[in-house]
Amino acid sequence: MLNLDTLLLVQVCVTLLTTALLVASACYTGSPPELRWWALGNLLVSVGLAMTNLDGLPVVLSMVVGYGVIAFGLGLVLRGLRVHCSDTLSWRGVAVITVLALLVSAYFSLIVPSLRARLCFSGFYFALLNWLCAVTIARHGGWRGVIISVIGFTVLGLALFLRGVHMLFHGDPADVPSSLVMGASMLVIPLAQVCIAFGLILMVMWRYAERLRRLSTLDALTGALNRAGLEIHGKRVALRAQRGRRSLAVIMIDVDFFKTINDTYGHPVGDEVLRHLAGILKLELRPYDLLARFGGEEFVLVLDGSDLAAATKVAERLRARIELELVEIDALSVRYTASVGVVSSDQHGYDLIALISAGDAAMYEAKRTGRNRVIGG
Ligand SMILES: Nc1nc2c(ncn2[C@@H]2O[C@H](COP(=O)(O)OP(=O)(O)OP(=O)(O)O)[C@@H](O)[C@H]2O)c(=O)[nH]1
Repeated sequence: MLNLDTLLLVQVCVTLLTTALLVASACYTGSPPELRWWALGNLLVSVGLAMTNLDGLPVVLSMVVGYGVIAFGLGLVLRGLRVHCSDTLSWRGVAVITVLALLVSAYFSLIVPSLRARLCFSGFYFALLNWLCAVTIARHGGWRGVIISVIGFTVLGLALFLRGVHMLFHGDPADVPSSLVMGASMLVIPLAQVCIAFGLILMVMWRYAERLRRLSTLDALTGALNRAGLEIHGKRVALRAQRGRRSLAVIMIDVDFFKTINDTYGHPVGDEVLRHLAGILKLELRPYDLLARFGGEEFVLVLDGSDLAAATKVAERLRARIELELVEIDALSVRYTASVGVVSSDQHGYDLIALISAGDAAMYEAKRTGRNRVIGG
């Protein structure tokens, strides 16, 4: 039969294994700070667990420092969760969690020694910390990984709580370690720990994948969508407009004489002009419109629910604003203009590629007829 020492060894091994898993996943996800806190916290919990159960250690080390180390580890896990949820748990919070465990276990180990009181306290206190972890991520919302972690923390908290309750009502504390509740909780706890580690890793992996997906569709210089992003999101906007029987307009905007700006002031100033233009265009966007950088100095706006007349008004307003604004870089002030082509689905249909190519033709017509103007096509 498995005795409690064996189960404890299993629990320590599982904690070490999940720590290794957390460290390994940190290597593949750009080592986000929360994973580091979780791995370190997990490792400390296993060290603390081993300390509290090792024979031969002085009481102050096993029963006082051991509980303090577990509490500190759980504080770090909680800190990692708060960081993940864009919240913060200050070091003072972690210190309070640790010092409270140290003080209470010192009191019940050295001043008024009571095995039952110490075991009750550790059961309830560590249950509370695990439930705090569960609440922290449950409040954050979402379900990918979150649900698994929440279940893990809740079950772990419940096992510890039941252990505390059992200690409270058990007649003889000396029999406690061999009781059924104790044995069952020693089996449930490692399972919950594995569940938590998988949930946490899934949460980080999912966020990392999201970040990569976002980065692969965004232009690094201006923050507008790139060609890939335009293809993915543009099709969706076009379909939505078509289904809703709304007009869809495309505005193509190209900076005039951009090569001259680069040649005169240098590429960094050219880059700043592009960022400035993207900033102006973003201001014009409604939540359901799209802005993409189509080429070097060419941008495209996709406006859902705008016909040619409405989009031409927007385009004219943008052109005038671009002409008026100054780009200030150090002591330099640069003025630039843009040529704009506007088309709508009422004339060209809802195929985004056809709309863009018609918009491009209108924009080149604006270039050909003198630049700094809007041409509808
Ligand atoms: N600074 C900077 N320049 C870029 C970037 N991408 C493309 N370019 C430059 O943009 C310039 C575009 O030049 P052209 O296609 O001749 O266009 P233009 O000078 O604006 O002339 P028109 O369009 O006819 O008014 C080229 O010199 C490219 O090297 C970029 O990301 N940053």
